[in-house]
Amino acid sequence: MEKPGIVVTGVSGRMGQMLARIVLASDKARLVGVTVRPGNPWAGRDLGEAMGGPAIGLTVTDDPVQAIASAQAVIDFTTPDTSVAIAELTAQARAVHVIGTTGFEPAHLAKLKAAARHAPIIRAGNMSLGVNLLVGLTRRVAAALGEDWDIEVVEAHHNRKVDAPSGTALMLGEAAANGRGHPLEDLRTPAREGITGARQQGTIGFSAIRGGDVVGEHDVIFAAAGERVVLRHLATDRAIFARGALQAALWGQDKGPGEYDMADVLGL
Ligand SMILES: NC(=O)C1=CN([C@@H]2O[C@H](COP(=O)(O)OP(=O)(O)OC[C@H]3O[C@@H](n4cnc5c(N)ncnc54)[C@H](OP(=O)(O)O)[C@@H]3O)[C@@H](O)[C@H]2O)C=CC1
Ligand SMILES: O=C(O)C1=N[C@H](C(=O)O)C[C@H](O)C1
Repeated sequence: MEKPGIVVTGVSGRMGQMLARIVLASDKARLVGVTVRPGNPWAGRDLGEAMGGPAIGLTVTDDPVQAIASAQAVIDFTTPDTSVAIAELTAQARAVHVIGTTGFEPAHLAKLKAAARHAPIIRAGNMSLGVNLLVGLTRRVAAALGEDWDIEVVEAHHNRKVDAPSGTALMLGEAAANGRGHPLEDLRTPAREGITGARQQGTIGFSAIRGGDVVGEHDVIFAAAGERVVLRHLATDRAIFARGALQAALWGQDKGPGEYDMADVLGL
């Protein structure tokens, strides 16, 4: 069977470049297209040269329609608006859409749900094995500990990150809330500033640190009188996200339309 052809969107970005390298190095997939935002200086250039190496014979395009038409999967770590637009194209092409983008609003998510009626969408705020294992652990610990254990999610990222809390923090918060038998919206407390009053028991708080080149760090803190349990994931290399995304693209090849996540891909 021919190796699936993969398109990477937003290839000039931090994750776009990492994804291109991981797909090019894979013996299970072919990199058949790479896109950038219209107006990006990489458009029309050879990908290898744009990334600072020798030419590889693949031209960067700002035309996602043409790139996606012949692809079996699209790996997309861009922006919420871009991912929604790409989902309409993958739905038409019946291609697997792997979405790592974070920062979606409910209106975006409704559009992704509609697109998933036509082709598989695999979306996760974090595609690493470690974080997806931590999600399960968080659910179990939250279920085991009573409401006298306060739950706080603390995350740190590089100074270019545009959304907060991170997608990963929201996955972990959702898992903690689910462990306590609630959706996250029921328990999430707004960001604190000023005279907030004392902490309301049973709520889940989020704190975000932004600085330097931190790839991604997440703590789920369970704090009670006299003791704390801290579950931690430290990412030091973006390759962990790119490898997970490629695994998802390959896993999705024989799946029908619908919405999936990394727990489905990893069998967790
Ligand atoms: N799920 C996961 O495991 C992970 C998720 N992420 C998420 O992935 C996203 C990207 O992160 P990161 O790579 O650090 O961000 P970057 O800003 O480095 O990359 C985003 C890229 O998307 C491009 N882009 C914007 N609009 C379009 C468009 N219309 N068509 C094509 N490309 C477009 C940008 O181009 P330009 O610069 O020209 O605007 C940029 O190159 C974020 O939401 C982040 O949170 C990150 C790591 C892991
Ligand atoms: O923007 C990033 O860099 C990252 N984003 C994801 C998130 O929002 O959780 C995943 C990872 O932490 C890196």
